[in-house]
Amino acid sequence: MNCLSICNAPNFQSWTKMAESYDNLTSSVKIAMVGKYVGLSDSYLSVVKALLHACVACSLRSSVEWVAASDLDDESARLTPQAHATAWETIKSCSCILVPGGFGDRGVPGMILAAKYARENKVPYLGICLGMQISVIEFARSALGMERANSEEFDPETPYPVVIFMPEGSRTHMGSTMRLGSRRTFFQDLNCISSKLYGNSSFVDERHRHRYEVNPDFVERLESAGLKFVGSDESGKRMEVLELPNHPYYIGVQFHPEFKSRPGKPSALFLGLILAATGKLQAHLDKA
Ligand SMILES: NC(=O)CC[C@H](N)C(=O)O
Repeated sequence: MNCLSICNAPNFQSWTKMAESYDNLTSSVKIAMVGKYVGLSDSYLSVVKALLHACVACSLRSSVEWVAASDLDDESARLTPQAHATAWETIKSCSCILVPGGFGDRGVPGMILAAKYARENKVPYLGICLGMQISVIEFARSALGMERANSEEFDPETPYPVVIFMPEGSRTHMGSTMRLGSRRTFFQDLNCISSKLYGNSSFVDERHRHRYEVNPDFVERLESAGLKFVGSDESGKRMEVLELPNHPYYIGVQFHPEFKSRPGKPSALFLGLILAATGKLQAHLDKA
């Protein structure tokens, strides 16, 4: 069969235009990516691509600065002071900070310090899955004085288990203990940055990949100290999105927005991060 005669010639026009305009970009934005596997940048490929999609939408080149979380902590200050100093210099030279997803406790103290730095210095921050759990641990320790607050994943004996194992027990999503795949998040208050970025939507479907979650028993105390949980699942018990009011952009999400980001259709929260990093978020929200 002669397939060529029934196929239209592929139309690469919009791709070519996008690639050409990217090649001509001169300004860039520096993003600190604080993770465990920074030697293996492919581990975070979808996050890197989502950053690229958001940067292109803002006519910027994406400049990802890799920071090994373990270089940021106090132990590194003692044992590898040069690496520690360089890691902090890198963080401070960036316009925003991203803590991506991850498993296991390596690098967690450094990620907590990065989240604290972003919160206190009003540097735009996006915490994805583990990155959201990190911001909850950091906030509980700093704002509520719960010094040993932790996730049960990292310290099963913690007196303040602000992040706990919460299996789903769903009839429709069988399998192991991992909460996987698309789930709906409902925004509690449409007046939050995340809902506005998602086009003033009252809900959003994003993909998940986690076992631990914010402990609902601590939500009230965390909120009374200023953290806002603006999105949750349909039961209202699983916290999906947090924001810090009075901060230019401090957002944590239990889901992985990077998985649905596409060239020409960047993820709303990555776009928000880059807009905030370049001082353009408010203008964007005002237009929406
Ligand atoms: N994908 C992730 O970041 C997972 C976070 C955490 N380790 C959990 O299992 O909940």
